[in-house]
Amino acid sequence: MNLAAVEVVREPAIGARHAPARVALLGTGTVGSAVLSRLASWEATPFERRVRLVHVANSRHAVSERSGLAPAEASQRLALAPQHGTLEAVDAALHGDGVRVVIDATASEIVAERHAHWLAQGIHVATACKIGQGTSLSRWRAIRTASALGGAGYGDSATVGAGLPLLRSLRELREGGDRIHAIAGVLSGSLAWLFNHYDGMRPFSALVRQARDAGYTEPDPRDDLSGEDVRRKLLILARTAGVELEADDVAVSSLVPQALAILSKEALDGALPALDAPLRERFATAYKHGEKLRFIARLQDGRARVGLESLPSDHPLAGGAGTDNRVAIWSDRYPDQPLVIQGPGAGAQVTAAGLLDDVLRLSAR
Ligand SMILES: NC(=O)C1=CN([C@@H]2O[C@H](COP(=O)(O)OP(=O)(O)OC[C@H]3O[C@@H](n4cnc5c(N)ncnc54)[C@H](OP(=O)(O)O)[C@@H]3O)[C@@H](O)[C@H]2O)C=CC1
Ligand SMILES: N[C@@H](CC=O)C(=O)O
Repeated sequence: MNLAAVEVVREPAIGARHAPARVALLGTGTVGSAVLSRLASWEATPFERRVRLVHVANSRHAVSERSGLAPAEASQRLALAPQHGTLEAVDAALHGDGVRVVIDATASEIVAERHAHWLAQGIHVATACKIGQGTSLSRWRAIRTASALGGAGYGDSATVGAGLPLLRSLRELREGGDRIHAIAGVLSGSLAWLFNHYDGMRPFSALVRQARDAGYTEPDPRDDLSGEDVRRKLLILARTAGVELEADDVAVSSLVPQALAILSKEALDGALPALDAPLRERFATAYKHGEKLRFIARLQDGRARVGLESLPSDHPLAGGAGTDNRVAIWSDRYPDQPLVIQGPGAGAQVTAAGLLDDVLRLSAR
């Protein structure tokens, strides 16, 4: 094979036929840092020419550079930046023509509230944050309306399954005329990891700390343990499947005792052992029956619920390992044997890859 000829053919396919998309990254925590690392790893590859990072911000600082920021240096530049970040600064950094993308790697309500504004200006949004599409139905609709108005796309692959082809598959099924009957599965990577590792011996609270330190949990792990993160994901899946539920339509069974729910985030760590006794008891009951604990989301006949279930060991939703999400979809096309999608559902690397896949897709529109 003539490798030189292959290079010549390949280059334009992923190279920059157009000006690079100008990108603003919000959030430099677990996921945002992995986005920067992945962008840095594109140096001297054709992908580099597809994206120009022009703005980076966290909740404390912001830095903008119209000619582009080197991803490998962005964190250092940010730490030294005197400028306090504002969302107006994002608009200013992206002002002008060409393809523009905001990457939301925060868990911020005020950033999510701004998604519709950017879309209406023709700025694409790629988000890991579920607050935009997974909370009130009015905000979900506002995002859709703004996207149509501004002709801008909304990249949400990282919001459910951390980049697994879940939302994409649902959309493709529906575009092909399929109707979704039901969805059931494990939607939380951190809860999957916790119940794949919990054996009733080590305190559950110690595993929660480990999952948090590995970057699997939300910034506040109670958002996972309470089922709120799974509620948001189920709402996004349901709405994508054509079932426009309100947040309250999902029955949520929380694992967080009241004593833990009322604490500040700062006081949480020391109080985590409050989780241990109730979970040890639930584990013991499941174990006695030869069953496994799994945190399951279900949607059927317009009814939705999320909570801990004790499943037979050979139940299809009891499988998987690590942070695996495992989602079964029943539809006209798959009425008996569901379509099952499984894979890692949390973690900085997969989430950053999902976000940047969306950025590339959006910028090629
Ligand atoms: N961790 C995972 O496996 C996955 C996470 N996600 C989602 O990714 C998002 C980020 O998660 P993660 O990285 O773990 O969270 P982190 O807490 O590690 O990082 C959040 C970042 O957002 C920044 N931030 C907060 N408010 C603002 C603001 N107004 N403007 C700019 N930046 C802001 C924070 O700033 P500062 O540094 O100053 O605090 C921080 O850098 C969440 O929405 C989460 O649900 C989705 C899929 C998987
Ligand atoms: N905290 C979330 C991260 C991905 O969305 C999870 O545990 O799944």
